[in-house]
Amino acid sequence: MKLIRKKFKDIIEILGFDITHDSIKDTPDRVAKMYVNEIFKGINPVNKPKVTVFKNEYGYHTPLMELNIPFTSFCEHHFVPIQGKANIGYIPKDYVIGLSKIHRLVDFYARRPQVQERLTMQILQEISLILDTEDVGVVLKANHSCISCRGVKNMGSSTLTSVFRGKMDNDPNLKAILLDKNYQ
Ligand SMILES: Nc1nc2c(ncn2[C@@H]2O[C@H](COP(=O)(O)OP(=O)(O)OP(=O)(O)O)[C@@H](O)[C@H]2O)c(=O)[nH]1
Ligand SMILES: [Zn+2]
Repeated sequence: MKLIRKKFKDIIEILGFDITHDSIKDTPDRVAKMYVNEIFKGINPVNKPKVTVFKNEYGYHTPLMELNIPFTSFCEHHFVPIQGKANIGYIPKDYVIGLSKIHRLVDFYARRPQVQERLTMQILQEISLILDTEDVGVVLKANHSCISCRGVKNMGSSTLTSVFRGKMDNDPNLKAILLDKNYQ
């Protein structure tokens, strides 16, 4: 945090701002705290959520879909936000996962400089590992600020990524559920 504070102070000064100004003097500190404790907190493995799983005593072996999970990530090319929603589905074997933990895992992998393809795969791999099942699907639909706020400056487009494994890949109806919800 100390190093980021120092470097960000340099950037502010290079841009020609008065670092002693009342409104800006604490900005290097604010940015350092924001990077480490908030928007890039997923870089630190210590912040990985503790995931609770339960024995599947119910014999539930059909899909569970967690839909419209909001996330904010950051484009690793431009360090500006990627904001979107995730739809995640899996077919339980011996264990089920606490629902909120799916949200926490999405947040953990989002809170670092990312590309959407990697974020999609990291979520898939983590859910698969934790639940010991290959029957997982992950769909992300997001808006990239590097497309809307700069560069081509095209507002309103979105980026859809999806990966389906095992039974989630074999059943077009299951895939359609995860994909369709993202178009709402
Ligand atoms: N595949 C992929 N590309 C991304 C993602 N986020 C941003 N990009 C793209 O990364 C590319 C970086 O391209 P560069 O040519 O190096 O950067 P740039 O000159 O700022 O590009 P422009 O955005 O076209 O102005 C751009 O085309 C971005 O749209 C992502 O999640 N996945
Ligand atoms: Zn970008």
